[in-house]
Amino acid sequence: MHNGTTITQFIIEEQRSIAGATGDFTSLLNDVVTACKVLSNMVNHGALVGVLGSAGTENVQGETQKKLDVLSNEVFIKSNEWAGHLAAMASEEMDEIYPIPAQYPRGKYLLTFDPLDGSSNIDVNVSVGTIFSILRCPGGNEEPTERDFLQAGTQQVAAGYALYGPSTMMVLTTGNGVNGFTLDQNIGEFILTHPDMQIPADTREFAINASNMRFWEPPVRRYVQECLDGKEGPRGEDFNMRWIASMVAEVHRILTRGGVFMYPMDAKIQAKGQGGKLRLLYEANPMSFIVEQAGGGSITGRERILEVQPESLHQRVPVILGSRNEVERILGYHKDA
Ligand SMILES: O=P(O)(O)OC[C@H]1O[C@](O)(COP(=O)(O)O)[C@@H](O)[C@@H]1O
Ligand SMILES: [Mg+2]
Ligand SMILES: [Mg+2]
Repeated sequence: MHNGTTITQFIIEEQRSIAGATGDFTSLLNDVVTACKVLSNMVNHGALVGVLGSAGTENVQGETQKKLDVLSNEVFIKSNEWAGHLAAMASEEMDEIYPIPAQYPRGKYLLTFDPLDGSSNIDVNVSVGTIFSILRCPGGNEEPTERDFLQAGTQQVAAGYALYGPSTMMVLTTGNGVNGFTLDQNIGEFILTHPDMQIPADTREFAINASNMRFWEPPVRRYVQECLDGKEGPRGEDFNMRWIASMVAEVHRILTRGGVFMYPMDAKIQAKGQGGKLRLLYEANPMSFIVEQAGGGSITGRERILEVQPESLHQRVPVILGSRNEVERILGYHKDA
């Protein structure tokens, strides 16, 4: 598929190869793409359209919501509830699932999303994004329930993210490799610019919030210390460090040049009775599907994230993902420990 292909053409082409494809999936993805274009425009205009700052409300995670967390959630709901492809949606910003209202037809898919990822960076004009995942609704025509969403990541039909950075990009997988598209603001279309993205198996770059170091478990402390020891240490090579505090931007860097991203379990998170920092359905599962499709690895420290059986809508998990050989090394350190 040559560059210059629009994301719509790309999706349709892919669907043509699937026997029995009805076009529902293509049309659903196009509604998600439209929502991300609206958000790109909103984020780009920032203070000019009054979308910076706090909304003064709290979400189910106990976090203070930014105005853009709330607005982006509304944009996603409005763009996807009407077309008849979905049975229900679930969002990081909504306590309960959102069954498609009775005035609209219902469909066979479920959509989960983190409408605005990297919220702490909105007001300081650093890259943020949107993360989404598509599942089949197991309940058929029955009233959708929270239980319908509790599917392991291996069940995802598609996953993607939009990155609102110096340019707006969308990265997508339908289980057939990973492709990146750049928004051409002049024609308002995402164009294929990064076909078949592959994560290098090796890397000398790691990303972790080092301010949590004293709370880390021994395997993560060992791994990071060895990276910091560089040439003088057991790894015999120097490592570089990055931390953007927007998971979308970290994963995009890793898809582009390799690296390992860690938001591991730590004593501070444990003390709050949480299973991790990042959300399984809205962040960990879609990003793990993309990373694995690009040849990388994604674990909790102890197991493959895509095989974790979800128990609740807003469940959190430890996330360690990126260049395969480093992820396997970190898994080994956990086994040793
Ligand atoms: O503030 P910290 O500890 O650096 O955490 C940053 C992490 O939190 C997140 O911002 C959480 O996502 P949200 O912004 O969607 O809540 C991730 O994008 C990022 O990787
Ligand atoms: Mg997020
Ligand atoms: Mg968010």
